[in-house]
Amino acid sequence: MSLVVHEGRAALVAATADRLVALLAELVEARGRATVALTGGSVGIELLAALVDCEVDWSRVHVTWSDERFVAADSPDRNARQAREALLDRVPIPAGNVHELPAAGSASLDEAAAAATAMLAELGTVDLTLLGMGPDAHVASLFPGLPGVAQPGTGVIAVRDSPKPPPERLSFTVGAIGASDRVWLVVAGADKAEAVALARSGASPDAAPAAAAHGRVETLWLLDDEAAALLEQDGR
Ligand SMILES: O=C(O)[C@H](O)[C@@H](O)[C@H](O)[C@H](O)COP(=O)(O)O
Repeated sequence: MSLVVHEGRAALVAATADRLVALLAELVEARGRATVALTGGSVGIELLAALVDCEVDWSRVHVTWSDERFVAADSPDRNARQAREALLDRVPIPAGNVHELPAAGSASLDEAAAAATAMLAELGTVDLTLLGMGPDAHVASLFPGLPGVAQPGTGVIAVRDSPKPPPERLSFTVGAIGASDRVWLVVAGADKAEAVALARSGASPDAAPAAAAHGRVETLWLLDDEAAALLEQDGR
């Protein structure tokens, strides 16, 4: 479990964008394709906005989401809409490479979770899952004390009663996150410092879902100095 700390949120976002561009180039060169699960949250969206002018072969990049708010397709709360506005509508990514989780409207939350699970299975290995983390140590829409964090499988689950609005969501399971080759947790701000320390201290996933987020080949915490403030220097 590696850790990189940057001085300030802007530096974290810029350096993570550079790291992501380099990874995408490496994956496209090696395999002709890269698959990334994006995250919602303000840091995740700032990261996407930072990619707009970067050199990426978008025709080779596929994206999906590690979680989604179960709201109408055009709702401003929707992670996919925010990602489209920040990045996807501004770069030449083919529509067929954007694998959104279902929106509310045509199907129930449980049907949407089943459809998203099938879509994820068809997509194949996710090279990188990006995650933000809440001050309660939630990742994707896996919240402390809710049943989602203990749900088995490598698919997408229905989440009800999310303490962060909106209450209905779709989320990767812990197993789906763990089936990704790489997991990057991108976290900024003093309000996250306690949760970062808790998640990295071996807390139970029920108390700190972020503690259960591990990639198959890489788990990388990318923090600003405020989010890292409560870590022991040798824990860095
Ligand atoms: O749907 C969501 O709300 C996000 O996916 C969520 O998990 C987010 O990533 C964290 O809450 C961090 O959010 P910030 O980057 O805004 O702190």
